[in-house]
Amino acid sequence: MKSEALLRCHGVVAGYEHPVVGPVTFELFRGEVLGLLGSNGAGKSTLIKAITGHARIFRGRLETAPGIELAHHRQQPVRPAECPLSGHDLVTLTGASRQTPPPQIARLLDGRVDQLSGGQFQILQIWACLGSGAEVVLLDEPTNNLDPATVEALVNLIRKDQAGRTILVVSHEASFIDAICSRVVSVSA
Ligand SMILES: Nc1ncnc2c1ncn2[C@@H]1O[C@H](COP(=O)(O)OP(=O)(O)OP(=O)(O)O)[C@@H](O)[C@H]1O
Repeated sequence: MKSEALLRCHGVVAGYEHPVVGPVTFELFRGEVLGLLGSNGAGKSTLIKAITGHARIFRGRLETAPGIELAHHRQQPVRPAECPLSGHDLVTLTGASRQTPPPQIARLLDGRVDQLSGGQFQILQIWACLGSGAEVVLLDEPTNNLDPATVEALVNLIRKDQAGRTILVVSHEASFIDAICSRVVSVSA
């Protein structure tokens, strides 16, 4: 039996003032990890932004299952400058504090978010999304700034601890996509 589609994208053409991507068609089923592949500038991030309402849909239809919550990890997440927000505060805000984080993330929680390295901030942001209660997690280039050991920890997190999560992921790292995705969809302008 086919599982429930949480997201349906039918011939979607999306962009800003003008269209930059599409038409794109796919369904994201509950419990699967689906990869979006495409060259630089193909419009992968724009498609993710169209899903979250931050880019315009010119044609086609985008449907999310009623009542579902989305968590979005941006390609370049904005970090609050000189703000005494701790890692604990951040994961509490997204609801991720209700789950036990893996050790690579647990050790980052006591520090201030504005004092983390680029890679430390990246993995903490990913955990803030993955550990939240959102039914669908959108990850845009999650391996940016991550060293190989942290990428491996992220693969394990998605395949083991967070198995069964519904994830739409954009990444240029073919080995990462191969390791976590059950299907991929190509995106082009
Ligand atoms: N806010 C914006 N306003 C107008 N055009 C934009 C905006 N953001 C991106 N674009 C344009 O939309 C096109 C697609 O960009 P997008 O970031 O979606 O591609 P991408 O596939 O995610 O690229 P990459 O793999 O390089 O991250 C590019 O030509 C880009 O210049």
